[in-house]
Amino acid sequence: MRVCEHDSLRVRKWKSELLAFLAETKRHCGIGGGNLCNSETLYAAPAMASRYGYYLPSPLIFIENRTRSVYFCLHRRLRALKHWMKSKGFQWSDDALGFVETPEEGIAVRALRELKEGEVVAKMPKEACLTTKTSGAREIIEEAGLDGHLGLAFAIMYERSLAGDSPWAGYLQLLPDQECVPIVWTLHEVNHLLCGTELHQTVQEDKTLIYEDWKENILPLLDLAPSKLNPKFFGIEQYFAAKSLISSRSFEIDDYHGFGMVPLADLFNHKTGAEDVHFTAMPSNDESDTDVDDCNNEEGIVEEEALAQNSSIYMSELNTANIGNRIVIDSESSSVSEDDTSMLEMIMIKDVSSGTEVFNTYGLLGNAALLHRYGFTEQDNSYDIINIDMKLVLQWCSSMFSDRHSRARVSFWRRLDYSACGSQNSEYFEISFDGEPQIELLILLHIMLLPDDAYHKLDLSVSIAGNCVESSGTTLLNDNIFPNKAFNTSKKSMLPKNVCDALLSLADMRESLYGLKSIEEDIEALGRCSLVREKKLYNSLVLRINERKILRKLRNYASQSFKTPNHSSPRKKLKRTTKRTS
Ligand SMILES: C[S@@+](CC[C@H](N)C(=O)[O-])C[C@H]1O[C@@H](n2cnc3c(N)ncnc32)[C@H](O)[C@@H]1O
Repeated sequence: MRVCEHDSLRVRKWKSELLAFLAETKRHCGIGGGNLCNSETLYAAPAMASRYGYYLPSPLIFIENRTRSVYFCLHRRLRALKHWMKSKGFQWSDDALGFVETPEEGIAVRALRELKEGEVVAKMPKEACLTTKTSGAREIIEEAGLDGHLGLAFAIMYERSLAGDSPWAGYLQLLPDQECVPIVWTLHEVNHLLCGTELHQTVQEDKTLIYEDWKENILPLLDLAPSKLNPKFFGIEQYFAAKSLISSRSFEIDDYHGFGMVPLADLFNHKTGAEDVHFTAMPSNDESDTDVDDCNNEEGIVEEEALAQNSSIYMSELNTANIGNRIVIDSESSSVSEDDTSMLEMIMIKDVSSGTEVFNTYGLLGNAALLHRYGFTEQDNSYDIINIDMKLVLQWCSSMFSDRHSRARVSFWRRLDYSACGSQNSEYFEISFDGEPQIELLILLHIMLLPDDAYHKLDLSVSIAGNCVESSGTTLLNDNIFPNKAFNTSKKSMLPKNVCDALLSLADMRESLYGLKSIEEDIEALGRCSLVREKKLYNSLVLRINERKILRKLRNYASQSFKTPNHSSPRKKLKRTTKRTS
């Protein structure tokens, strides 16, 4: 029977029967039962009906069978994981933690009884974690000198290539092929969905660098060890997939193991600033007394920095990176037996009632960082920021002043020891979640807008002060640029009108990077979008909208901060809030 108009009504009816069925399954099978088939069955069944132009005689029988098979398939896979973990010496209590599938977050960990602060809810043997030291590929990795994440990506591909023969088979069978982070999106998706956002350039660069890494380091190994390595498992797609798993689920284990995949610990989902559980470790006996966190941190930073080329997103991730998927060595609250350095632990940091999800934290991260590393966003994320590139500021300058004027004022600003964030090649200014611009940007705009005579006077005073810029230059600057006593650096309030106008222009220029669609259109699109079926679109819209809301706040800030300078009021000295370190 072909699908006709009349049939589409049946598809709708089918869908509503499905929804009722799912609700019913949910009641019977608990949290996982109803939800797990949402994405697969609910949308697949009517689509299949339309595509193939027929209906199964009894949709409900079909759905029921399918739901059962999906449910039991996951159930079987979870059971296999638990069996594997028990055999490898993982410890957790079956009456304390349950694992369920949710359409939005994938697998989640729930409390099956009340959990108390300080309780160790899981222990993971370091030797059972998948690292460059434990993998069967260790020799190849060491001979080839594959460090850090590169080596771990190779280890994951290698163990995957062994399928059932891998000692991690029971773990790998439950891992997704890849995490839906932007590095695995197509270039078209990156350009289309991330255009204008803080992630756009970063992800473009990531993709190029990851490809180069693979070509330089992995590809040659396939020729060197053809008998040991099946190229099917070491291709560029497999490398991107492994990198996505590392970015979303690897942990820093210790100085000896470095980063690795930690089964069980990686089942906990994230909640910003409201986690219930912490991941902890003691340094292994093989290690020196060096601080584990610091050592590994350094290695991670080197690699991540290379990857992100000083991207602001990465810098903010790194700044908060001592929590999240990292080690918290907390000797007071930890009940790891003093000499048991071979185990990692998950410790409750607050009470959790029975039936609720148990969350870890991956750090205090804004949406750009969350999407970048983990492939999801949060609706109201107070760690969001937006950046205004120095290039954009210079573009605004050249629309207002001659090149000579702009160059002289920027170099004067630098001479006063001010700088933006990032490196010389990719400098940017942060706008906070509340829409407040970084003080260095305000000062640069002030200097840029100074009338020539005031500027020359100031330039002369600073030159006379010579090497004493640090002590007297700032005072001179304060006296000349901020004659308004109401200006308060901590509140950054009461700016001259021309600076406010400059901020408004910069907000418009930054906004134009998002393309022709307005924020209202984005909000409407988000309302129509399904997180489960259109994950990439959904998360990129949340990112765009929240960034644009910050620009809106910047505009409000600029409109409300305006005050006509009153040169007769007593002068207030500006105190520097940041200092260049290099
Ligand atoms: C360490 S794993 C957590 C376990 C994972 N849910 C699973 O199915 O195995 C990290 C991944 O879980 C998902 N995730 C974690 N927290 C989330 C959240 N708050 N919202 C949506 N997805 C989340 C993301 O896909 C992320 O990349």
